[in-house]
Amino acid sequence: MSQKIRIAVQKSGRLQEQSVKLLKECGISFGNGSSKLKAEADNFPAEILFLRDDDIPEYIEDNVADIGIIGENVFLEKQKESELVLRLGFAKCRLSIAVPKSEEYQSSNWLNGKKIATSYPVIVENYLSKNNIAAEIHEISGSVEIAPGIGLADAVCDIVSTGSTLLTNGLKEVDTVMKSEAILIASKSLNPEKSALLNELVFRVNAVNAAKSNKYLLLNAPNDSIEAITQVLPGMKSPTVMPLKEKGWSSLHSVVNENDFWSQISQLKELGAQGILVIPIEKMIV
Ligand SMILES: Nc1ncnc2c1ncn2[C@@H]1O[C@H](COP(=O)(O)OP(=O)(O)OP(=O)(O)O)[C@@H](O)[C@H]1O
Ligand SMILES: O=P(O)(O)OC[C@H]1O[C@H](OP(=O)(O)OP(=O)(O)O)[C@H](O)[C@@H]1O
Ligand SMILES: [Mg+2]
Repeated sequence: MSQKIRIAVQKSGRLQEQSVKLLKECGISFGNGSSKLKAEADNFPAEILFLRDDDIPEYIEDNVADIGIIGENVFLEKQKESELVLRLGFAKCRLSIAVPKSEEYQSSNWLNGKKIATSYPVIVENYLSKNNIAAEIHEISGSVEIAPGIGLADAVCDIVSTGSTLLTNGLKEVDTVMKSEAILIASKSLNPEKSALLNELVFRVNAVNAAKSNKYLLLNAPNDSIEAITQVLPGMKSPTVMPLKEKGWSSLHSVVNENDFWSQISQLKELGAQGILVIPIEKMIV
């Protein structure tokens, strides 16, 4: 019987929706794990396991799951046998030190002799030893930002995204310990069949993510601008140029990166481009 790759995703929480969405965009179809903790994919040799994110590194080390999607922060904290295969670009956040707003914090030396509440003791320990700071770590599993306000700790190290949780708890962010995003991790001991399935999945994720960061662009341009426009829009190889019915004009098709998009559009307009259409790409294989 051919093997199935076991993919662990978070059962509920910040990573759940986008992890499931990504797998589905990769053409893997399965039922969501609202009550069931395991789902079989209909059209890919895979089983999806819905787990607590903190447990996923251990399940992979123990070969209960083959691959999984977790935050880079959890990957670093757990120090389990597994490898980082791919950064996925969602659940972007940072792990930061925060102290009460009223404190005069000048440098990390402020933390000397203080008590830091966190759910990430291993990462904080590394941060303290790197900065030569002797501080006490108080591990708590949630609602970390409340700790200084109730006299449990002097500072916290927790996840920050918009900063609104810190603000509402009277804290200010003073140092970034690490940046994090969702990552795909895998067991270091996959057999050849499962390795091939992982490679196929990585190929699909890359196609999905490349498509998200690029747009398909169509425009009309006078023929004497085509050379200059090609310099602005190199495309995947070079732009497609097709004659319009109107003499002296062509239609150009190309792919542009989301990051370069707005600056390229203004250059294209200066070069005489008209009727510019920008269309999302569903999958992109480079
Ligand atoms: N505010 C945020 N913005 C962006 N990413 C976040 C945010 N909060 C958490 N994350 C990322 O999502 C991951 C999961 O966060 P979540 O709060 O769902 O975890 P949890 O409470 O530990 O869930 P579980 O019940 O599965 O253990 C975090 O480890 C982090 O990588
Ligand atoms: O900077 P912000 O945008 O405010 O985000 C940071 C908060 O988000 C996460 O908690 P979450 O909202 O997932 O709730 P939780 O405490 O139940 O994990 C994290 O633990 C922080 O508390
Ligand atoms: Mg958790």
